[in-house]
Amino acid sequence: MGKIIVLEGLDKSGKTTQARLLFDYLNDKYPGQIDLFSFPDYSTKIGEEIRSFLDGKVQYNPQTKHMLLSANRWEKKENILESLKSGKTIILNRYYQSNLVYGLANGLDFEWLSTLDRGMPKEDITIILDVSPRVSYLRSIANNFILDEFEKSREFLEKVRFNYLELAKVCNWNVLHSENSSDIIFKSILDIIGEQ
Ligand SMILES: Nc1ncnc2c1ncn2[C@@H]1O[C@H](COP(=O)(O)OP(=O)(O)OP(=O)(O)O)[C@@H](O)[C@H]1O
Ligand SMILES: Cc1cn([C@H]2C[C@H](O)[C@@H](COP(=O)(O)O)O2)c(=O)[nH]c1=O
Repeated sequence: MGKIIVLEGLDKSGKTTQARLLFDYLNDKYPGQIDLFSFPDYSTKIGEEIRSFLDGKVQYNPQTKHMLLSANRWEKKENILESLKSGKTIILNRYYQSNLVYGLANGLDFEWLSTLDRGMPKEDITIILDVSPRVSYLRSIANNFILDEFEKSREFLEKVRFNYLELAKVCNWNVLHSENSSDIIFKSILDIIGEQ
């Protein structure tokens, strides 16, 4: 394989669930040939800072927030390149696409946001797991999740969803209706990546 597959979508759209299912499926089929990265990566210093502002513990302006979110990818660039060099397929649970759609919803400029990730490895396939903000919210409360700064406002999530759907039209992103069961969504993902 040797591809970069990006799973994107609103908070609680099922990215982590599907990334895990996909990792297990592909790793069974191609043992040791698959890597999974999730962004934000909260394990680094920059990741800890991101966690702090998402939890409302520190305040930054939108530019600083989105630069930190991008820097958190840059610090993983060598790891991603290493995987690619060894011919592995990489699954990314969020990537620069999140910064575009959330950044736009935070009032930032598209070109400015795009520049932040210019030079990072390019993806082969992007799949947007599309759910409504209502479903995102219902899944959060059903699981007693604490809503972070970007999840608190339904109006904000409406903007983010709009941005995903609009950019999908011009950026060749696949949009998958993702309010079905996990099994159905997973089968559609396998179809999109040609692994059925
Ligand atoms: N298809 C589905 N139907 C119903 N519930 C789901 C589905 N997929 C995932 N969930 C549930 O929704 C919650 C969020 O799922 P998950 O962590 O996979 O989403 P996410 O997009 O990675 O979220 P976040 O962006 O907040 O990290 C979990 O409790 C999960 O079990
Ligand atoms: C990678 C990335 C993320 N975001 C936003 C999207 C979410 O609201 C949070 C991360 O929360 P999660 O529950 O860990 O998915 O951050 C962003 O705006 N820009 C990015 O690059």
